[in-house]
Amino acid sequence: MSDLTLGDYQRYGRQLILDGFGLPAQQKLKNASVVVVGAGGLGCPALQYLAAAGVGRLGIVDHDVVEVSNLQRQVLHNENTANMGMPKAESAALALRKINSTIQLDVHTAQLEPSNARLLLEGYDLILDCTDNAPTRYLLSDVAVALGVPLVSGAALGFDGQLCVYNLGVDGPCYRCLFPVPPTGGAVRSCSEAGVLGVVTGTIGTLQALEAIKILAGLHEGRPTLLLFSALSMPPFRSIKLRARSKTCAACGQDGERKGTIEETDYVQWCGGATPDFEATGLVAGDASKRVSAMALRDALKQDPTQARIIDVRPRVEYGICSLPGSTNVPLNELVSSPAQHLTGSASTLYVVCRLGNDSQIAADALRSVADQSVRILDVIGGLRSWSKAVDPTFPVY
Ligand SMILES: Nc1ncnc2c1ncn2[C@@H]1O[C@H](COP(=O)(O)OP(=O)(O)OP(=O)(O)O)[C@@H](O)[C@H]1O
Repeated sequence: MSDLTLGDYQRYGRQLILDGFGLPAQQKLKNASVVVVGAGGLGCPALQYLAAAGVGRLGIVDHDVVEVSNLQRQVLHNENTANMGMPKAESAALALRKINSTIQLDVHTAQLEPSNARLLLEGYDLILDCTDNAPTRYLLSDVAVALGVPLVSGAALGFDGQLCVYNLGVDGPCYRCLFPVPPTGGAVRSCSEAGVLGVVTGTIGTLQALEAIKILAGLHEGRPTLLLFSALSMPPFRSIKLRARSKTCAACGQDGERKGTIEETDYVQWCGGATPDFEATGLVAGDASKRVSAMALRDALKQDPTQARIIDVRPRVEYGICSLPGSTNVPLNELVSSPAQHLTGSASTLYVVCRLGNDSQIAADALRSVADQSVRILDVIGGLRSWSKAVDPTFPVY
């Protein structure tokens, strides 16, 4: 017996008449619950379609607030919520209520951590991983295994994306079956470092919603597959058939050896620690003799610009967006492959900058390894982001 209202028939009519979907699938969606972790580039389109399709209960988990730089791809947020610095979970809920006021929304402005993960995620039929970092991916996978629910996982960076449903059915692999150990530090870049096209996150997030709807409506074929998307290729999709659950997987394998409970696991440390986020405080992290604040660079340039040479190690495309006057662009990979070649000039101090202050440390170390005592090599803490905050507010932030 259907509990669809007259309004539901009208609202969902275009999918109700689909052969193979019909009333039974709509009824399943209405009774279903999905929790979406991350209301960013992937989460926004996913939530939008899940709400529009009539999934009865949607949980939204995100600890972050909306910023203007999110609007290029995080399509549920808007200029008002960005200017207010509204929590993303609330901003997303605000938009979703306008799309579909008949569904239940659970808003959680919280960071998913080992201590709260079970509490936040249990009771839902399915989890969507719309986050952007390895510790949360492993945590989500472990919790999905523990709760016995499918995990629809998406990822997007640059022009590329990935989609996979983990823990599906009785023997679907989990994230750890595919990636038993996390990638090492330098191999992982975020959207804020590497950039991303909004349509790419839109495509993957939409596909996450599609997979979720198929699973909930009983239309999923159940074959574990990793889908790879490359926006600059035609056709842009490739798929890889995955093996069933690994027997030796530490999380889901029958012979696997789990070390400690989820609550006891330090996922951040296991994934190589958090990326330092140096701000424009002038505080020196690490070896003070090797690093300077943006303000110190400004003072040095004022004092004697002939004694300060600036090497900017950002990619050429970023250098083309904005740069410090008098700086030279040597992208990090070029500099690291032949550092001696870039130790030219008569300045006594060489300042190395990048966007956020991470790549410049690698570049400065490479230069020091081949330099003699006549030149001091310093990297600028917080990079050009700090320059913009602490020295020149008219310098573009991107
Ligand atoms: N452990 C977590 N708990 C809750 N939300 C998380 C967690 N990890 C990541 N997220 C959220 O996942 C979303 C990822 O989306 P996305 O990368 O598009 O956004 P962003 O972090 O704002 O982007 P940018 O890198 O440009 O600042 C973010 O909103 C982030 O706050």
